[in-house]
Amino acid sequence: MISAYTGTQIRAAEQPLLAAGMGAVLMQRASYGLANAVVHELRARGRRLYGASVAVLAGKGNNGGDGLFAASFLAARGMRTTAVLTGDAAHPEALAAFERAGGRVHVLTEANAGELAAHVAGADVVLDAILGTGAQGGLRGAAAALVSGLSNELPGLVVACDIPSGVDADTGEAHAPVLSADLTVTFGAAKAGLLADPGADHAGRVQVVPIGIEEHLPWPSLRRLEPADLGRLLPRPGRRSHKYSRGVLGVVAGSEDYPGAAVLACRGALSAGAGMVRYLGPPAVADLVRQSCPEVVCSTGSVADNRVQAWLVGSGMGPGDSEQLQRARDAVESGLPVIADAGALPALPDVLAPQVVLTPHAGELAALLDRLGADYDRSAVEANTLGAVRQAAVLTEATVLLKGPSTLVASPFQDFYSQADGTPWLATAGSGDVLAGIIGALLAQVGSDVGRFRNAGIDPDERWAAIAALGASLHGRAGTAAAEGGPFTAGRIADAVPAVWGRLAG
Ligand SMILES: NC(=O)C1=CN([C@@H]2O[C@H](COP(=O)(O)OP(=O)(O)OC[C@H]3O[C@@H](n4cnc5c(N)ncnc54)[C@H](OP(=O)(O)O)[C@@H]3O)[C@@H](O)[C@H]2O)[C@@H](O)CC1
Ligand SMILES: Nc1ncnc2c1ncn2[C@@H]1O[C@H](COP(=O)(O)OP(=O)(O)O)[C@@H](O)[C@H]1O
Ligand SMILES: [K+]
Repeated sequence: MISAYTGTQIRAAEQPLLAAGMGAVLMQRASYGLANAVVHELRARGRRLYGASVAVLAGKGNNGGDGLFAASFLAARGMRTTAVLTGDAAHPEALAAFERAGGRVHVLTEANAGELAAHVAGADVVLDAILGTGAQGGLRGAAAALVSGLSNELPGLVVACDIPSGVDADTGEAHAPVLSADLTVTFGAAKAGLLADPGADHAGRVQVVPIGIEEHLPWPSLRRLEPADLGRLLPRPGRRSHKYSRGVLGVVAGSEDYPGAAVLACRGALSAGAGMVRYLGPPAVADLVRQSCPEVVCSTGSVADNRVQAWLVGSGMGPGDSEQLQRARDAVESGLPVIADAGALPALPDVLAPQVVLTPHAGELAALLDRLGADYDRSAVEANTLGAVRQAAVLTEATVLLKGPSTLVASPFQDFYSQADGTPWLATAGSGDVLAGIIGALLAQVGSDVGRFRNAGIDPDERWAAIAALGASLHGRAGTAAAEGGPFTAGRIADAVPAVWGRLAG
């Protein structure tokens, strides 16, 4: 499990060590780790170290100090180093070390920003050490002009020191201009803002350098399930299992306008281990489901007549589908775990419960928040995904999963997960229906298995968020497997799930 923290949490964890006079030691560990990460990355790219040029953009605080010390280590490996000081001062010891190591220093002004941008753009390595966890807002003045003058497609390797300058370490909000990094080397532990969009868009690959604060870290503000966690959480049938004990999912999805959503949701559920899938919906849609997935048991009955362990509601349903929407409300009222997608989102009561998992994309989340009186539109959700998903979970008291390049999950108790295991090829019609089916199948199988979560270090009350994150990860990994570097259609995601599951659980 990757644990991520707010900037404030990290700074609090540093305090006992700073109080013990270890500030300089922490900075040495951080900057040495940063320099080593640059060396490894250059080698991995087949690039020569000796004679390569490094430009460090150094702010006036400790983040700039890390960058200058790191550049001094790189100078000792034979790299040519230049510093652009973006503030009215620089970390004194780090600047002295940088100069001792032979580095050239430029002081940035409004007048020379363009010229220095051209110089920086030609460097083999650009270290962004302008702002770290002490930042208030984004880059200002000449530093903003310098970064605006740099293309986001620099030929050299761009490495962010701790966090890309201008990205909020707590939320992932990005205050333009931000220099997008290929690699972010972050100190002590991952910052939440590196794992939530748009921060994650700018961070590139994230590498954590331990600096000795680990034992002082509190409960993480956000987590990411990794393969070992997924393997532990995925269920395996026992010798005496039967289809009912493995978990039955009821699916209320699709409409005469969107019958395919029902098929894709069922395919997702079947691929993700449900013992049985029962479909409820209009006869024409049920016929299509029967033809496409003969394993599914279809009926036109009511929610109350069908014994299941969890419900999936809403994929491919519209505001006019009154009978289906009534079934969706009945499923929520049953108190069973429910995944509520797409057309169900506007039709459910405002206040729900943790075992109800809502799966909006950014537009649907904006509409949901708007209905609940919070002032969001789609672009506001995209600018602060973590804040938006947090607020939706608070207002609805449900578990909320926001789909996107990084999928975020918030529990109403303020536990957060971020999964980014997919590929942009997943942005294909019907992909969300398959995700709903996968999460539904997982809810049916492990929703009542409290011990499984406790053993994996997850508070059982927070298991709904973990199940949603597990489903998002399976879906992302299946998409990545299906892509093979090229496009695929949504059904192929479902086809890829069993092998991905097998590798994780094996
Ligand atoms: N603590 C430790 O022991 C360790 C810390 N470590 C490192 O320290 C980093 C945190 O360092 P930090 O606290 O000095 O803050 P930092 O992010 O460099 O920036 C604040 C400075 O910038 C200024 N400033 C603020 N906002 C601004 C803006 N929008 N635009 C322009 N300027 C702005 C502000 O000045 P002010 O505006 O207040 O005059 C202040 O001087 C952390 O990310 C990690 O890299 C590691 O070495 C491990 C050990
Ligand atoms: N750029 C991307 N990178 C990775 N995953 C993505 C990207 N865009 C979308 N996805 C994933 O694809 C799925 C799309 O779901 P959704 O928007 O509901 O699609 P649809 O309504 O067409 O089924 C989500 O799981 C989302 O996380
Ligand atoms: K930085």
